[in-house]
Amino acid sequence: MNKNIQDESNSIPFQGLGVNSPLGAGGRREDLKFLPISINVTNKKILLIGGGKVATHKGTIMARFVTNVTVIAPEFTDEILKLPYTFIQKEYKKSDLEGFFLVYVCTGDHDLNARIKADSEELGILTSVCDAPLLCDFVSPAIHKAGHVTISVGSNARDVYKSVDIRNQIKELIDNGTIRI
Ligand SMILES: C[C@@]1(CC(=O)O)C2=NC(=C\c3[nH]c(c(CCC(=O)O)c3CC(=O)O)Cc3[nH]c(c(CC(=O)O)c3CCC(=O)O)/C=C3\N/C(=C\2)[C@@H](CCC(=O)O)[C@]3(C)CC(=O)O)/[C@H]1CCC(=O)O
Ligand SMILES: NC(=O)c1ccc[n+]([C@@H]2O[C@H](COP(=O)([O-])OP(=O)(O)OC[C@H]3O[C@@H](n4cnc5c(N)ncnc54)[C@H](O)[C@@H]3O)[C@@H](O)[C@H]2O)c1
Repeated sequence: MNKNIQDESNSIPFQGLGVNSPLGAGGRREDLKFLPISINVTNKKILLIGGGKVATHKGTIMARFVTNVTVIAPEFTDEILKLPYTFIQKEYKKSDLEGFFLVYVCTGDHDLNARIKADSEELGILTSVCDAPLLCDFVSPAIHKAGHVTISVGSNARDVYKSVDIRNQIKELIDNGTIRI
């Protein structure tokens, strides 16, 4: 048998990086692995749960790329309501997740955020949790966008301030003509 083809009887069942996985349950941040990819969201629905400071910040960055976003929260900032999204004023419930391709969990309630991640994992939806890197299926990098070119800087969810600082240095090099795009 080709050595790359696993005998099904010996194969390890797939485990996502979720609340039920070894890393999700008390794993270490330095053991996380993230693959940098650009994900195709054309005609796909994105859900943002929460309408506070962090949701506003995530939503504002996302608006440079997409508009097919639904936001669910009991309360919204004035600023988020200016984004070209669909807003539903309500508390989260599991059925809200149905039909979404990506979910950003940004409520201010740590336990609720983890519960939403458990729900979305049951439905197989890729989910980012703003206050729990160990529960994230994906994280957002620091971005510089220039037309169709996007420069993304990530730190494997280790140090967001470093990602932002390096992105800012790259932006400066672009602005002063050292890097041409
Ligand atoms: C780059 C950026 C992209 C974006 O968000 O789109 C991004 N965070 C940004 C801003 C920002 N984040 C924080 C503040 C301070 C707010 C304050 O001080 O009040 C600010 C500044 C601000 O808000 O202005 C604090 C913070 N962030 C995380 C936690 C939780 C934790 O680490 O445990 C806490 C602590 C909360 C606490 O302790 O309470 C977690 C994550 N933040 C990430 C990305 C992912 C790692 C990316 C990487 O690999 O490096 C990750 C892991 C998950 C994720 O969110 O995807 C965006 C900059 C956008 C830009 O400038 O363009
Ligand atoms: N990832 C990041 O970049 C980052 C940056 C800063 C802070 N954080 C973390 O993000 C979390 C959120 O912070 P914030 O400043 O946005 O809080 P916030 O209080 O401004 O907003 C909380 C939002 O959650 C909504 N909400 C509450 N209960 C809900 C429910 N049952 N269903 C749906 N929505 C509900 C509220 O209506 C509100 O819109 C904090 O825990 C903080 O640690 C993350």
